[in-house]
Amino acid sequence: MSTTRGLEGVVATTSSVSSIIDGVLTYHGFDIDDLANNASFEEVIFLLWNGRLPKEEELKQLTEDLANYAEVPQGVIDQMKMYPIDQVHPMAALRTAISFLGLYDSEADDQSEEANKRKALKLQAQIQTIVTAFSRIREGKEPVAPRKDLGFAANFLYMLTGEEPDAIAIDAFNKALVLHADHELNASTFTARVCVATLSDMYSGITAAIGALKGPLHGGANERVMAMLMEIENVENVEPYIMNALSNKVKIMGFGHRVYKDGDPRAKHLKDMSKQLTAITGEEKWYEMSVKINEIVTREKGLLPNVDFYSASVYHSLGIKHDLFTPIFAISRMSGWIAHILEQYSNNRLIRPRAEYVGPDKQVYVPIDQR
Ligand SMILES: CC(=O)SCCNC(=O)CCNC(=O)[C@H](O)C(C)(C)COP(=O)(O)OP(=O)(O)OC[C@H]1O[C@@H](n2cnc3c(N)ncnc32)[C@H](O)[C@@H]1OP(=O)(O)O
Ligand SMILES: O=C([O-])CC(=O)C(=O)O
Repeated sequence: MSTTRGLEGVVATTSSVSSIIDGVLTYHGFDIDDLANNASFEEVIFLLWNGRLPKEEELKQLTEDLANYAEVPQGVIDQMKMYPIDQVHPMAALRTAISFLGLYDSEADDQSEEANKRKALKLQAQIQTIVTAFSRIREGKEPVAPRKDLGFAANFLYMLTGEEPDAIAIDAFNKALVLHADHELNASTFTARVCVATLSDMYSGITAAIGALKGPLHGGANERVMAMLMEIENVENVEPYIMNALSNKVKIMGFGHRVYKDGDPRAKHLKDMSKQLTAITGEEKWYEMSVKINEIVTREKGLLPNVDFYSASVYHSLGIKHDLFTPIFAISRMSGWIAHILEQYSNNRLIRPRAEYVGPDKQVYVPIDQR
C-alpha cells in the first residue's frame, strides 16, 4: 500500500460541477472571470445545479423560490437565542442551526429528486437568514425578515443591517458570492460527498461541510487575514511583522494553495474590489497593507494569495463583522456543496479508502491488575 499525505494529487471522483485545469477555474465549463464579470449569484446557483445557464423565466422562478423559502422556522430562531452567545463563533452557531433546521423538514430523509430539489432551495435560501439572524440576536436585536422584492445579495445585506444596501455594495457582495460558489474537490466539498455517499441526508452533508470549512486552513482563513491586518495596524509595520512571522515558521493566512501554484484566479477580482471599496470608505490602508504583505510573502516564499486574502478587506469595507467572513463563504459555497451532493447521489458509491497501518504489531492482552 502506498499513501499520499493529505491525498495531494489524488483523483477521488469524477465531477462536472467545476474544474481547475492549468490554473483556470470553471463552473461547468464557464470561466470564473466571465462569470465574475457578468453573472448574478442566482444564475450561478442555477448553473451549478442544472449544468447550464438559466433562461429568463427560469431565473425569475429560482429568484422567487429563494425568496419564498427564505424564512426559517421560528424554532430555529428561538434556539439561536438560547446559544451561549458570548462564547459562540458564528460558524459554530451556523453548523448547529443548519443541523437543527433539518429537524423541521419532514422530507429530510426523502431522497427523491423532487424532495432533494426542495431541500436544496430551502438550504440555499435559509442559510443567509440564519447567519444574519444570529448576528443580530447576539447584538440584542430582533432578526430582520427577508424581503421578497430583493435579490439574494441585497437580501443578505438588508437582513444584516435592516437597511437597504446601495448598488455598489450589492454588486460587490454578488461578485464575492459568485467567486466563492464552487471549487472542485476542496476539503468541505469532499466532506459533504463522503457524508452523503453513505446515503445520509442533505442536512447531514451540509452540516459536515460547514464543520470542515470552519478550519483556518480552509474557509476560516479569511477572518484570520483581517485579524492579522488589524494587528499589523499600518503599512510601516508590515515588513517587520511578516519577516518575523516567516522566520518563526508562522503560516501567513490567505497565502498558498494545494492546487494553484501559479496563483488563484479569484484573487485578482477580490484585489480589484478591495482597491475600489477601500477608496470609497477612505480606508485605503487595508488595501495598501494587503498589497505590501502580498509583495513580501511572494518575494520571500514564492507564495501567492488565495481567495481568502483580499476578500478580508473587501468584507471589512462592506461593514461586515470579521467573524461573519467565513459564514459568508458558507452562504456562497452552499450552492457548490448542494451541486456536489446531488451529483454524488446521482451516481453513488460508498467512499471508503484504506489506511496504511503503522501501529504496533502482535500485542498480547494483559489483565488490568498485571499492567
Ligand atoms: C478557500 C481556501 O481554503 S484557500 C486556503 C486558505 N488557507 C490559508 O490561507 C491558510 C494558509 N495556507 C496554508 O496553510 C497552505 O498553503 C494550504 C493549507 C492552503 C495548502 O497547504 P499544502 O498544500 O498542504 O501545503 P503545506 O501546508 O504542506 O505547505 C508547503 C510548504 O509551504 C509552506 N507554506 C504553505 N502555505 C504557507 C503560508 N500561508 N505561509 C507560510 N508558509 C506557507 C509550508 O510551511 C510548507 O513549508 P515547508 O515545506 O518548509 O514545511
Ligand atoms: O480548493 C481548495 O482546496 C480550497 C479553496 O480554494 C476553496 O475551497 O475555494
